[in-house]
Amino acid sequence: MSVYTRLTAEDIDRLLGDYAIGELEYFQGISEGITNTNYFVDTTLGRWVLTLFEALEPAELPYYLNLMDHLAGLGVPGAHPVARRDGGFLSHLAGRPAALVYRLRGRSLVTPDPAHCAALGATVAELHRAGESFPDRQANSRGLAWIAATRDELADHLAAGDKTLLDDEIASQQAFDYTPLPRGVIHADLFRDNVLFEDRHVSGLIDFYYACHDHWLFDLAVICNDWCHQPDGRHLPDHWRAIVDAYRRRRPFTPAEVEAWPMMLRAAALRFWVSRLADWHFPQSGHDTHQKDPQPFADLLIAHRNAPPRLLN
Ligand SMILES: Nc1ncnc2c1ncn2[C@@H]1O[C@H](COP(=O)(O)OP(=O)(O)O)[C@@H](O)[C@H]1O
Ligand SMILES: N[C@@H](CCOP(=O)(O)O)C(=O)O
Repeated sequence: MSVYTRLTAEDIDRLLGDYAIGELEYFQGISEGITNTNYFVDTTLGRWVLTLFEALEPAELPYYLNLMDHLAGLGVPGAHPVARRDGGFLSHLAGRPAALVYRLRGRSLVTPDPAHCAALGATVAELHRAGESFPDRQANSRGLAWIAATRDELADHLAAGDKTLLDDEIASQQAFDYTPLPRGVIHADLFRDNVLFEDRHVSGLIDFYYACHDHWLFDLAVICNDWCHQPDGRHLPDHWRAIVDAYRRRRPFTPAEVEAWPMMLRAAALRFWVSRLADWHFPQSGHDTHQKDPQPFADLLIAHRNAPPRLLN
């Protein structure tokens, strides 16, 4: 988990009364994840995942749950919310907003190969295309304004070199003109642990709770940083080529995207460096929580400022 909120069988029984998905057979906290509390829940009628939202407010949740429902309806493999008996997706449990989604088959991969990457590239293009008919628009909650505000909160905790790098990168990002780039629905957190595979097929994308309306290219930069770099920072060109070739067959890049690519890679590294720094210095309290090391993203940011991998070969 992170499991921040502990539940009893009675809590879950009470919740299940609002759904037509059978009786509780088994439940277990999930140790992966950072922000929310998640439980696997098996009932007499199927397998589900229960999320208790630890940071999002109830008013923020319909965007995500409706988006997940929209994408699933258009065939994008992903977490699909379960409707309550009253038709809504949002519940409340243990003082938290909560939702049940269908449990997807498959598992996430630590070391995907280029065939997995090709499957991912195709799925992300489908996600971006399917998002075009989603009517709601939501700004990126982890955009530059959030990064700049978080920088101020972190200032006293940072070494001088990190502070200089952070300030310089924020200024460079603020000065760059991203307006010519196409935008739409993005997932915004497509790390390896948010993509489940069965064999070499994507069985589902999960964790849509940073999804927003922003540059499509940002999703690809997040993916390139996580899927196509070794732990020591070395680029994996075959992995990247597989993702890009599958993606651009379904949505070709614009010249502005090709030009903006080095800055977008930096933007994606910056975003996760800062969020990991914030999780590190201001941890949420919980029973079984984990944090991710910020340093690899500082290193990656420096590498991209010196010699970013190309979008196209
Ligand atoms: N719909 C789902 N089907 C199967 N497993 C899921 C599903 N949603 C979440 N999980 C499991 O729960 C873990 C944590 O979920 P995640 O959404 O990443 O949590 P967090 O929001 O805290 O990051 C995932 O790594 C995965 O193992
Ligand atoms: N993928 C991010 C973590 C985002 O938080 P989560 O709660 O969605 O797991 C990272 O690796 O830093």
